[in-house]
Amino acid sequence: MSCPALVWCRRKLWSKLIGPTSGAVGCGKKSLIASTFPIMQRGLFSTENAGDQNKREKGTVICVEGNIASGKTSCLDFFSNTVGLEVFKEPVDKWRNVRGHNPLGLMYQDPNRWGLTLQTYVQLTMLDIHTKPSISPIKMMERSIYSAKYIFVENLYQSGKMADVDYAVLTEWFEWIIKSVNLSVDLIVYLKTSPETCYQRLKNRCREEERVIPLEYLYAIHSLYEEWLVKQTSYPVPAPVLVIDANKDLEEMSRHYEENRRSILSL
Ligand SMILES: Nc1ncnc2c1ncn2[C@@H]1O[C@H](COP(=O)(O)OP(=O)(O)O)[C@@H](O)[C@H]1O
Ligand SMILES: O=c1ccn([C@H]2C[C@H](O)[C@@H](COP(=O)(O)O)O2)c(=O)[nH]1
Repeated sequence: MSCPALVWCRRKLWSKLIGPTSGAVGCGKKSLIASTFPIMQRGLFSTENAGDQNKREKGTVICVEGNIASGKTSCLDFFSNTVGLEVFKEPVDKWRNVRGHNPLGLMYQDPNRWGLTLQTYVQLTMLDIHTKPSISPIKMMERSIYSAKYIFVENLYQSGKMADVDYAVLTEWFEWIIKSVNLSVDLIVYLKTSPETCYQRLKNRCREEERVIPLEYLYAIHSLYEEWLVKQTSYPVPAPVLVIDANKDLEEMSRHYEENRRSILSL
């Protein structure tokens, strides 16, 4: 349900972000403005589809996906001061400290024992972010409940580090959540990097828990991402995918984000 105040607020933000609502926007795609506001009065026989309805009610949801240390947080930082856009970073701090416990660290030390613990908590915190109301027309999230399951849970399971019963319980939770809650996404921005690039960036970032990550782990995550988002042969893809070559240095990435702002923001 959209409350009138919220709709007014969105209109205001939109006009600040991209000018008057009658202007042409859209980059060849259906205009977000057109799909966000004028259809408010549509009746019973509306031709509005589920995607349009979602945008109208929840705004546009963009998930930035990619391997560990591929540059997702840096991408969110770049867009964070865009008017009309709110960023939601991955809650890694929570995964490192839940009531004094560090499930992320425990998982890297002993994935067989703690994989379920970490991924249960990741699933909960991602669900929280997906369902958090945003007053901005665009919500930009770092990863999603989908990659938590299709990449990280699958990797644990396929590499023999998660017991069948743990995998079954997580899968039951995941399937119940996605059929019961509206977690729709409008665009996935996939930052495609080589595992070697990520390995180098991960070493430079120096997150304590991740010291034990070998290059092979990044290869496994990379290939799951490629199968899911590029080849699209493994699991359902919840939204159109925009692939960005993210191997370039920070300066080049910023230039690319600036030049492709409209397509990245699904405008
Ligand atoms: N394009 C880039 N070139 C070089 N270093 C980068 C680039 N993007 C990010 N970094 C650095 O790599 C590390 C990981 O980046 P980050 O944005 O935290 O990745 P992620 O959120 O995907 O884990 C950080 O130290 C960051 O400053
Ligand atoms: O479902 C998940 C999501 C993330 N992780 C791990 C991978 C990294 O060590 C951290 C944070 O990821 P970044 O790519 O640096 O943002 O969390 C996981 O194990 N399971």
